Amino acid sequence: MNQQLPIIALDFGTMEELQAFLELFPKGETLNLKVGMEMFYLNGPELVRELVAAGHQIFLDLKLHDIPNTVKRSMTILAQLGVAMVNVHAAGGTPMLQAAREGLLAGTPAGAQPPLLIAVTQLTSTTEALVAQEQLSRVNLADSVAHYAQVTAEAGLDGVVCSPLEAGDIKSALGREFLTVTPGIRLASNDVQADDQHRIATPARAAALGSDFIVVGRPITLAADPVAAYRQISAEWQAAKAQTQA
Ligand SMILES: O=C(O)c1cc(=O)[nH]c(=O)n1[C@@H]1O[C@H](COP(=O)(O)O)[C@@H](O)[C@H]1O
Repeated sequence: MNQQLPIIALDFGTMEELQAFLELFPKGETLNLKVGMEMFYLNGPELVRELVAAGHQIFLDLKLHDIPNTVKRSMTILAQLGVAMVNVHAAGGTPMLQAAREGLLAGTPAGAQPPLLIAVTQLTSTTEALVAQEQLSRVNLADSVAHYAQVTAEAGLDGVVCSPLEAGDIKSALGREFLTVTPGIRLASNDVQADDQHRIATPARAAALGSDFIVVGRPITLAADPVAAYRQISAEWQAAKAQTQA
C-alpha cells in the first residue's frame, strides 16, 4: 500500500453513492480505499473484488474480534480477496491475533504477498472516561494503547490502528518498521467537526508524530468538492512526511 496517499474511508450507505464518489476521480487513478463494515455488509466480497480489479489498494476494515478458530477461518477466506491490509481488535488476545496471522498465511494464494495485518488498540472514538469507567482499566488511555501495541507486536502482526497522538510513542517503543495506521484525521479548518472522533489531529501533525498511514473519511466524502479535499489532504500529508524524512 502506498504510504504517500491517504486511505479514503468509503463509508457510504448505498452503492449509488459509492459509484458517484469514485466517478469524481480521473479514470485510472490508483487510490488507497478502505472498505469498512457498512460497504462490506451492503455488497461484500463482490465490491472488494471490483475495486481490486480496478487497480485500487484496499484496506478491508472488518475489525475481527471472535474466538481464534473463527477468526483464523475467516481470515483464510478474506486473504483470497487480494486486499492489501486487514484488521482485528487487539482486545481479542494473543491466541486470536496469532490465529488471524495463520489464517491469512493459509489463505494467501501462492506467490502473492499476504495482506498487512493490523490490530485496533483503542478506537479513536474512545475517551479516557470510557477506558476508566466501562473497561475498568487500571491504566490510562495512552498506556492502554501502548500495551495493546506491545501485545500486537509480540504476536507478530505488522502494526496497529491508533490515534495519531499515540503514534510517536508506539514507534519509539516498537521500532520504525512497526506500522501505525491512524484515523481521527481532521483538517485545521474542520477541527471543530470532530464528529464521533475524540483523539484527532491534522494530516501534518499525524505525519510529524510518526504515523505511517492516515485514514480519512468524512473530511473527504462529505466535502463540497471531495476530490479537492483529497488533494489538499494528500498535499499536506506528503509535505509533512517529506519534512520528517529530511
Ligand atoms: O479501523 C479503523 O479504520 C478505525 C479505527 C478507529 O479507531 N477509528 C476509526 O475511525 N476507524 C475508521 O476510520 C474511519 C474514520 O472516518 P472519519 O471519521 O469519517 O474520517 C471510519 O471508517 C472508522 O470506521
